[in-house]
Amino acid sequence: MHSADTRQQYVDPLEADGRRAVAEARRVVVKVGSSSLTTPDGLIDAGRIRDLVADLAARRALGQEVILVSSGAVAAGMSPLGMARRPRDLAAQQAAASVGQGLLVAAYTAELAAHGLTAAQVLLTVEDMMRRVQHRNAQRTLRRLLDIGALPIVNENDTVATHEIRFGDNDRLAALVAHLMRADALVLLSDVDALYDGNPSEEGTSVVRLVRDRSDLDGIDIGGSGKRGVGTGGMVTKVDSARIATEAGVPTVLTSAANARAALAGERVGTFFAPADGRRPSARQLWLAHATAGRGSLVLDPGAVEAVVREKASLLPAGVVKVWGEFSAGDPVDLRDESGAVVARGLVNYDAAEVPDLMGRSTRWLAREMGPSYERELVHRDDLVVL
Ligand SMILES: Nc1ncnc2c1ncn2[C@@H]1O[C@H](COP(=O)(O)OP(=O)(O)O)[C@@H](O)[C@H]1O
Ligand SMILES: N[C@@H](CCC(=O)OP(=O)(O)O)C(=O)O
Repeated sequence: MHSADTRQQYVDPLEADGRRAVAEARRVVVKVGSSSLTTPDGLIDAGRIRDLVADLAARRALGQEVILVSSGAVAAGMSPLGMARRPRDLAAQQAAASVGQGLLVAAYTAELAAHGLTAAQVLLTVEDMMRRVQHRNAQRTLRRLLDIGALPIVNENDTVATHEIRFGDNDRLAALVAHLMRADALVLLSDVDALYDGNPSEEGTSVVRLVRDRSDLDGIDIGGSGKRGVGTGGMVTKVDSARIATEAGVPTVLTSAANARAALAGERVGTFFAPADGRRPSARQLWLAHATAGRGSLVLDPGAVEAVVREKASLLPAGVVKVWGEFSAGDPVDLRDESGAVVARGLVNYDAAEVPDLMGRSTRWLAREMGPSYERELVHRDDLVVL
């Protein structure tokens, strides 16, 4: 009896320390999904927003800085527009988002005001995470909002996002915001209380309490969005989000919105994802790996793959055998092996149109025949991330 009790109460020190870090965070990013914010008939769930805001206000009262990443614009716009289900085409989603975003922020503004807090809407795009200047701008604005005591409410800027270049879900955006703002913790709130080791609607699946690293996810059936069809990413993007955040050293908790208060207080609810040890990737590496899509591709010969992947070397023109896509110098491109698999992503130093003349040539030959400015790498190793 005694030993069973002891075993039940045993908490891995990694988790215990991590939970404490969440409770003591100076700055926390909280993400809430559409499925938690809307009623089954597609209206904003006022009670849920009231409860969530009360939970966030309680953290603010303890002196923590809070950034909320909230989905729900499309869902909130559906019913006023007479849409029975989430529209499939992008233009209709964008129309619903522009109707719903105002309603959503109005609801938060009113609830926060009741706690003496000011809401600040921040709409971001993938570009804001990808491009240096925008990245810095977003960071500066968010910092200033925190300094003046406002509570930023972030969402993807759905009305200007396009199919090729959008997150679609807010999970990964939340992780990038946590990294951008050097948050001490990320809390992902959904309609499910934890990550399960299989589809939670099926019998016999159980909660995964702790994810130490990627290997703890082996064999787990990580599925898409739940039954109501208002969420988009499902567990896949939440686990991605946790991976981005923990790679950046940010401890992450995944649980239901109903458990928000407990999760923020460091209680043992949901799934805890431990932050990775060691060298933190730079902001540039994280957004290259997770927030960018390649504008084109360079196909590498086996020697170049080896150099880039194993030796972390720069990519030289000599190792490139094929190029496709339309990109300009400075754009992100995918580096592929000859089977087509993406092995790395980097910022390219030449326009796509220039590459065919450079491929297969040594830098020495290029400098001699084409001028010294052609001696530079195709992709410099500082602008490159292995995937
Ligand atoms: N292994 C799993 N563990 C937990 N939930 C899972 C799993 N696989 C799929 N899901 C589904 O993911 C859903 C949450 O994702 P989603 O609907 O996109 O939520 P949100 O709107 O909060 O982002 C859950 O309702 C659940 O049905
Ligand atoms: N930006 C969109 C988010 C879409 C969405 O459903 O995201 P999520 O619920 O986080 O999977 C919105 O506000 O509707």
